[in-house]
Order: sequence, then C-alpha cells, then structure tokens
Amino acid sequence: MAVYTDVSDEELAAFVAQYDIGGVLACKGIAEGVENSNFLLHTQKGYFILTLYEKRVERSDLPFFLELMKHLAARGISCPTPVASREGAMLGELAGRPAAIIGFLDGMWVRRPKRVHCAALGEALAHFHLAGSDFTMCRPNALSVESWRPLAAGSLDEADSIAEGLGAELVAELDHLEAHWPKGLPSGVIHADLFPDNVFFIGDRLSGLIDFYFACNDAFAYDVAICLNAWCFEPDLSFNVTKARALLDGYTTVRPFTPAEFDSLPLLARGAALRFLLTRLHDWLRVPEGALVTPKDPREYLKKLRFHQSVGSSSDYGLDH
Ligand SMILES: Nc1ncnc2c1ncn2[C@@H]1O[C@H](COP(=O)(O)OP(=O)(O)OP(=O)(O)O)[C@@H](O)[C@H]1O
Ligand SMILES: N[C@@H](CCO)C(=O)O
Repeated sequence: MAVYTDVSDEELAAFVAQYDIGGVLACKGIAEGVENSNFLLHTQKGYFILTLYEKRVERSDLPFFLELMKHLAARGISCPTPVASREGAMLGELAGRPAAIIGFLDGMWVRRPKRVHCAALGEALAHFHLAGSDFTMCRPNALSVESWRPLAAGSLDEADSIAEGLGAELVAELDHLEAHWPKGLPSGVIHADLFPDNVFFIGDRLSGLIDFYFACNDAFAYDVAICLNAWCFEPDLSFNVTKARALLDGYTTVRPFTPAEFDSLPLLARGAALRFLLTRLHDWLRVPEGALVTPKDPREYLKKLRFHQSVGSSSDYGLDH
C-alpha cells in the first residue's frame, strides 16, 4: 500500500471544506501504487481520489500534470480531472504535502493483459500523443538518458547485493545508451509510465488512463517502448511477440510510425528498461521507515534489459515495418 503520509480527521475535514463536494463520509488509504499517497475519498457528493504528492514529484511540476489532465479530457481522452476548490485552485496543501482531489474513474486494471488489451492500449496511447499536440505547457523528461548516470551513482555500491556484477553491468549499459541514444525522433507530450496499473478497463473496453505524474515532453516512440516492456512480457519474462504486434498495430493505425521510430525501438526499449530498473533499484535500497509500500522488484527490469540487449533490430521482435 502506498500511504507515506497520515492525515488526521480534522485536517481532512478542513481540506475538503474548501471544495464544493459535501462533507467527508469515509476516506481510505489505497492499497496500490508506489509514488504518492492515495486515498479513496467518499463525500456527500460521491467518490473522489485524494492524492498527496510525495518524494519524486516536484511541486513546480504539479500545474503541468493537472493542466494536462484537464487538456486531455477536453480533447476526448478518458482520464480523470482535478476538482477545483471554491476559489478555483486545483492544488492545495494537506498534512504538509501538496494535495489534490481528482475525479474517480470507473474500471479496473488488468492483471494479465491479453492481446486485445494491448491493442486497445496502443490505440489509446496514440490518441493521447495526438491530443497533447496543442498542449502549450512543457516539461522536459527529468528521467531521460542524461539523468540515468547520476541516478545510478547512488545505487552502484549496493547494486551487487541485488544481482552479482550488476554495478559493472549498469555502467557498461549507460556507456552504450549515452553513445547511441536516438535524437530527433517525433516528440511531444508522453505519459512515460503507462503500465497496466495505470490503464482501466471495463470488460475488454479501455475505460481510461490515470497517473500522469511522470508525463513530460519526449519521443513518442519512447512511450511505446515503455509500454512494450510493461505489457508484452509474460510472467516468466519471455517476450510475447503477438502482444507486441497488437500494441504496435493499435498504435500505428492511429499514428503511423516513421521508419526512424521503428528502427529505434530496440534501443528505446533498452533505455526504457534501464530507466525502470534504476528507479526500482533506488527505491528497493531505500524503503522509508514506517511507509506502507511494497517496492517493485528491480530484477524484473534487469531481465527485460538483458532481453533487449540480445535483440539486433526491430524485426528480431517479429515486428514488420
Ligand atoms: N482517478 C482515479 N480513479 C479511480 N481510481 C484511482 C484513480 N487514481 C488512482 N486510483 C487508484 O489508486 C491507485 C494508485 O494510483 P496511482 O497509480 O496514481 O498511484 P502512484 O503511487 O502514482 O502509483 P504508480 O506506482 O503507478 O506510479 C490506482 O491503482 C487506482 O487503484
Ligand atoms: N510503474 C513504475 C512505478 C511507478 O513509477 C514501476 O513499475 O517501476
């Protein structure tokens, strides 16, 4: 469960009183997520998500995330929107943290995505990329290639406790990615964390996207690579080409890939695997005392990284132009 910050009943009542959503009936910590503290808030006007922004979220980035949600929803993307206080503010402060009340999105995330979910995800991701094209705010990707070496530096000493030789392996991978990282690919606003737990379905129908707190400006194909990693590996960590094809077909029917995007996929997937390996490793080695959180296993992403290292070109994934 990710609840890093406790909120007293009095603080909560005073916070909610600033909004036109009625009085609090119940508020429960949510047993999922690792980044922020999330609560299911039930008030006299219905259900909402109360989020307290924690460690990785810079306060100055919050207007970008909240405005983006509003922008995407206005462009027809199914995603929750922040609720404004009576004074028109989307962002407040609760228990010493920046906090927001977000609309509740119906649906459930899929534990074992099938081909049909990957196809729907691909389409939704492409619609997201297109819908962001006239969003005027900009946020460089704070977790892109140039940030990986400093991020790794804090974990290198202890990396070998996770897997033998991991420290040296990380340094070699950083050398490779920094030397070969593609430049000039089509770019815009990307989600950057569209894992299965951030995509809701009702049956096989995708009902919406959540968790925009890593959204930023970067290459669209990098976002696709993040999804290939998160959606197209089986529990035994074998790569499922059928799911990858479905995801890419879904995506490219809405927003076709350029040849350069297609050719860059193996490298982008390596980078995407390293990015999540590094943040997981960082968190694994530093679980805050008393926090109700289950850190995610870095070894899963080490195996995915090794898989992509063994791939020569996009065709080796069984994918065609
Ligand atoms: N708008 C929403 N509507 C319904 N449920 C939501 C909403 N936002 C969050 N949740 C619930 O809270 C959980 C955690 O939310 P979220 O993914 O934003 O947290 P996080 O800590 O940022 O997690 P992550 O590890 O994915 O970055 C979700 O899996 C979902 O169950
Ligand atoms: N989706 C991330 C956690 C949230 O950033 C991971 O699985 O490592």
